[in-house]
Amino acid sequence: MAVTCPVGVVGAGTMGAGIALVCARQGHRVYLHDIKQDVLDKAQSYIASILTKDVAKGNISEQQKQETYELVEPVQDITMLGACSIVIEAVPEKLELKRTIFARLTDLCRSDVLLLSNTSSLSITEIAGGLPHPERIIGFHFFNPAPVMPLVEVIRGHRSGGEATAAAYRFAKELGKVPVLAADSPGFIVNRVARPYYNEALRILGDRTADVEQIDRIMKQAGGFKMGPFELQDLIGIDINYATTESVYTHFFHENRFKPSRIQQRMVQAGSLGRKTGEGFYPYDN
Ligand SMILES: NC(=O)c1ccc[n+]([C@@H]2O[C@H](COP(=O)([O-])OP(=O)(O)OC[C@H]3O[C@@H](n4cnc5c(N)ncnc54)[C@H](O)[C@@H]3O)[C@@H](O)[C@H]2O)c1
Repeated sequence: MAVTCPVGVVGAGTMGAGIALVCARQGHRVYLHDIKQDVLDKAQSYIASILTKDVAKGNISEQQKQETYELVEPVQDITMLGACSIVIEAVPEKLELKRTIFARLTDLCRSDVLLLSNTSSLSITEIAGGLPHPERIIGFHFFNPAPVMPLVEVIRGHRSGGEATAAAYRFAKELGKVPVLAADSPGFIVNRVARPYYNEALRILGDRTADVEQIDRIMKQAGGFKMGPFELQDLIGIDINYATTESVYTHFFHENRFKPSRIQQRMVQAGSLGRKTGEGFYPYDN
């Protein structure tokens, strides 16, 4: 297997682990960084489990599985990412946290390294604002689960460069994804379209018009959706989904149609975040 340019991934949670696997499958050496060792361990188990399924399906050999697995190196030390040609950030949806990470990356990495953010809704312009070389900071939004979902939104911020945007677009294609260019607008394309799917379902629940299981079942059986709005929130992470809605609401100057739900807010406060915590709208055996 040809090992191509090293890719750094910051944040090894739901998205970071999947993104690392997507890059390793294309032969990239990946430095997967998180501040928590248990998250890195979980990410490695997740990657191993997906590769084991690939072998069982006859898609790859046992040797290819081992080679791909070994391409992902979990690192707690962020300075290891200084050797990368491309870095993808996938830390929680908090503007100040992302700005801190990008400031650190601009210190660590050469000025020609592409710095990509997997943000669902935050402004790329705001993430890059005031940082050196903002031309190489681009939005690069995968969908969950990253190893399965083909779409990547490539978002050009106000100061993102044309060449860097084109390079990010090409990189998405090299990863076997279907990139789409989107302007730097709240929620970009998909998350803006998807907001009412969650928000309206939460309003129906709040009004006691139907319960969680009924709404999910109707949307799947009669609506043709693969997953109901509550199953999807549990998959995405209720904190992440809530943060995305809050961000879209704020950036659209509090338009009522995007107003976040108190039900979601309470669940986030209680730590019931969906699959990743073993409990959300449904219980899970983790
Ligand atoms: N969950 C989804 O369905 C989904 C889909 C597309 C995009 N996104 C976006 O991807 C990003 C990550 O979401 P997620 O669901 O993977 O979140 P997550 O909570 O599952 O994982 C985030 C990880 O970042 C780590 N982290 C926190 N601070 C850090 C720091 N300073 N340095 C390094 N690592 C740090 C955490 O330990 C955690 O493991 C968010 O911007 C989110 O909006 C999420």
